Amino acid sequence: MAIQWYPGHMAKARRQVQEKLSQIDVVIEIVDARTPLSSRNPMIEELVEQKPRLVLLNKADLADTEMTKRWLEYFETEFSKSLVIDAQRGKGMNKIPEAVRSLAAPLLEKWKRKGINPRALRTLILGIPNVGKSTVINKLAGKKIANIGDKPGVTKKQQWIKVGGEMELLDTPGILWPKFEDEEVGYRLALTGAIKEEIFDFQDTVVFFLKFMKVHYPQLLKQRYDLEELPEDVVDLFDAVGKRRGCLVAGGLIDYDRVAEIIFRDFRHGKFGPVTLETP
Ligand SMILES: Nc1nc2c(ncn2[C@@H]2O[C@H](COP(=O)(O)OP(=O)(O)OP(=O)(O)O)[C@@H](O)[C@H]2O)c(=O)[nH]1
Repeated sequence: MAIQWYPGHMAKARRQVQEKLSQIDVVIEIVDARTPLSSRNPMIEELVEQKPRLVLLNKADLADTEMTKRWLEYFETEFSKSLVIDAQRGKGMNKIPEAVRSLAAPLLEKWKRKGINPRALRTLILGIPNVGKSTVINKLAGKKIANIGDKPGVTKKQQWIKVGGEMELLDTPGILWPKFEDEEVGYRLALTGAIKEEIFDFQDTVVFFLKFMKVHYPQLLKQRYDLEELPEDVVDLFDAVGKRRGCLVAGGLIDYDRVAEIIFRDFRHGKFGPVTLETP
């Protein structure tokens, strides 16, 4: 089953962002370090256009450190300035104001030339649901301002927030795809919590995950389910995990729905250890 989603608030969110962009000096785009490309909104290039942009690779604590280094290089060369952060623990976040200032250097220079008194730099946080926008805002503000939820779509209203004397932040709702053109993007977003559980198929998502893990992190998979070998076939792998976890139904058959759910939750709860779901 393909994962598809056509959220009604899409056009509205896009319009709201467009309206606000005219007041923005620097855009802060948050992506999920475990899946940095899939967690970008394809519309972002078109929306943000020529604005200076800082990309934050968030949830670095859950991602593979080596891969995060490679992704950082990728973003720095391909797009714009990039930082690795763990917003939940506030790691790497003290570098944000300075990065924003350096991105706004041409603007600050222009103000100086024209004799304009510098004002706080206005920034906008953009990102798909659940990448940690509210967490970043609260950490930068030093108090609770934005709602944090483990479910997508918690950020509802837009508001300005002062960060020291030099920076202001606008909280906006995350923007999502009108549809997922690439099925694998959908699976990665399902695994990292960017899309609602009701709209995707656990089994398909977990099949994708297991195939990926077999190639990239076989050891973590073996460790988690105490398997000496990983079977070639993904169904056999489901069987092996199912037996380990006692997911049996009448007749000794494996309850695949339960197995899928267990594996899915294990990933969600970081039980495999740091994992990055795509390579640069
Ligand atoms: N492990 C980890 N969890 C994080 C980090 N940043 C945010 N989270 C968690 O990710 C979930 C989503 O965070 P939010 O800040 O609500 O994300 P959001 O982008 O504002 O989400 P929406 O309101 O749905 O658009 C919450 O459970 C956070 O605690 C991080 O760096 N590491």
